[in-house]
Amino acid sequence: MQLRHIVDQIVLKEVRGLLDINVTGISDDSRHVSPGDLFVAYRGGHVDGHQYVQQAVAAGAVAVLVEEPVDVLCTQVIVPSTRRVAPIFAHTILGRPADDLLMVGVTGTNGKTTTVTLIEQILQQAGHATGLIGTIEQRTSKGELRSSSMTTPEAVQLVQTLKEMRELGARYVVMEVSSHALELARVAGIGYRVAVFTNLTQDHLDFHETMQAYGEAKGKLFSRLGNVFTPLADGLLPVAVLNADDPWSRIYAGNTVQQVLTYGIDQEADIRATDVSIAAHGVSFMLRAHHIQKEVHLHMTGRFSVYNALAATAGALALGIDVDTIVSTLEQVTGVPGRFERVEAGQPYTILVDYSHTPDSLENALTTIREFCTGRVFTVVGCGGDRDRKKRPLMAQVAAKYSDVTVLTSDNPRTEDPVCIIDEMEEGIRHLPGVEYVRHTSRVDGIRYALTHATSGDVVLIAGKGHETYQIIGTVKHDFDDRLVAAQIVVEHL
Ligand SMILES: CC(=O)N[C@H]1[C@@H](OP(=O)(O)OP(=O)(O)OC[C@H]2O[C@@H](n3ccc(=O)[nH]c3=O)[C@H](O)[C@@H]2O)O[C@H](CO)[C@@H](O)[C@@H]1O[C@H](C)C(=O)N[C@@H](C)C(=O)N[C@H](CCC(=O)O)C(=O)O
Ligand SMILES: Nc1ncnc2c1ncn2[C@@H]1O[C@H](COP(=O)(O)OP(=O)(O)OP(=O)(O)O)[C@@H](O)[C@H]1O
Ligand SMILES: N[C@H](CCC[C@H](N)C(=O)O)C(=O)O
Ligand SMILES: [Mg+2]
Repeated sequence: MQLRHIVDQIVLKEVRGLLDINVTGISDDSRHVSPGDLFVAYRGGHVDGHQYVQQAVAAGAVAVLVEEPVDVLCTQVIVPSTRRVAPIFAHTILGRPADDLLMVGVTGTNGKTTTVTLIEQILQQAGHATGLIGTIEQRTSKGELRSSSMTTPEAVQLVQTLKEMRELGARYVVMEVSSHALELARVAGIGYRVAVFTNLTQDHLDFHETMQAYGEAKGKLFSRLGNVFTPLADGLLPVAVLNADDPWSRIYAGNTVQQVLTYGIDQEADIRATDVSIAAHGVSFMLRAHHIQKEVHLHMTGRFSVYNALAATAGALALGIDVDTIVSTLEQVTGVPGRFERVEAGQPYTILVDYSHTPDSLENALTTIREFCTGRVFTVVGCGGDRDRKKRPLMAQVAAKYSDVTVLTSDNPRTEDPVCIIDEMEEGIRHLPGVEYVRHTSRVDGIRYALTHATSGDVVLIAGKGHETYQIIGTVKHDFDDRLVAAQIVVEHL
């Protein structure tokens, strides 16, 4: 691809060097540059990519995309924001894979991973080849490509993954779109056919600072729906799928010019669930839409699972999938790894490992448990380091409100002092009367405390890390899997 051809599409500050050169690839990390690449320098939170231009050129980069002149012997394309234009370069250099795929994006604080999985399963059941990009992994109908390090990859990696998926024959790609991705232009240039909103509650205020800014970041998926570099070839109109029970949906509906399809339980909606009945192993409801009235029995439990099922139903209907295929798939899915996952190691009480790492998701998990638990509820919970500090006291409060015993412990402390994170959590419950809680900085010790105190009929919720198979302490990733740790402790104490 001739560099001049791409540069003609963007607003430039300056070009130094020749534009009539061929670039064959693109990289935003000097450690992964291949000969012929364009190297993109981002100003990061830790280091400035501009420091690595020499290293990138030494590795074979033939041009660099930068925000200021740098000292290298190759073409320099200088732009006001490398983040804003990198997606244009990535899509063009890599052959516009997104234009050949039917893209589905799911955003929201909670429920994205579950909803993308449900939509992917429905599409596969309908006979379509799929790709999935989310928190746990990236995969196609043919199998896993890799486990994920981010929910939504940076633009360069994202377009590379879409290219790979197109080569593997995927027709639809269903992906989680995080608020970071929308704010940092990771998904710019992708023409989503269906954009789904799950919900918006507190998280990531370290990055967005206010709920207003967080909500507006998510809203970009809807306000920009149908607004792409190249028009969608088949002329199909995009659809925004919105949760009628979440007040942000009204704002998003007002900010899109595309068709809107709503779902919900409490408010009037195009696709609605009534008669919700929650049990330990699943939830049933009546699915109602124009001409549709069907009883649905999910193997996943909780009112939140009904929302995810409705979001997936609306998304799949917008893609033209028939309701029988949708319902039969929803009824077959047994769950998503680390989401309300049971650990069965012969113990007389219930152990649930769940990825609730926000106040709202923790409340959903615990109110669901309260629906069926006949004994006591133990909650083992921590909060991630280098992440939103404001959610810490709130998560402790939610845990204490619904649990008989709360065990405050470490999640991924990252570069923070784990004791200080637990102090900040404890601040939320320290003064509350009648709260029974203990502190265990070691997560193994926290889990052991709960498991050795639980008896028949009790439920132990191990929250926050779900499918994760590691614990990040400092900058080191240690092997750690809540499911294996819990099973091992049970076996040791049986
Ligand atoms: C806040 C945020 O999104 N940070 C992302 C950002 O990190 P950063 O700004 O600190 O990057 P940096 O380390 O300073 O490096 C700057 C640049 O120099 C480059 N570099 C660096 C070193 C080197 O030797 N050579 C080199 O070229 C890097 O590739 C990068 O382009 O750019 C990095 C490289 O692309 C990302 O890996 C990193 O995501 C980190 C891993 C992260 O944890 N992000 C989280 C907060 C995130 O994005 N989460 C969302 C939402 C999760 C959810 O709720 O589901 C997600 O989508 O995952
Ligand atoms: N629709 C929902 N509303 C509220 N809570 C939910 C919902 N769906 C799932 N949860 C809770 O949130 C946790 C995370 O679910 P899931 O992984 O599907 O969300 P996510 O949006 O992908 O999260 P992340 O932002 O980490 O990628 C679950 O373990 C469950 O406790
Ligand atoms: N995608 C979320 C995951 C949080 C998971 C939790 N275990 C933590 O480490 O805080 C984030 O990066 O904030
Ligand atoms: Mg996710």
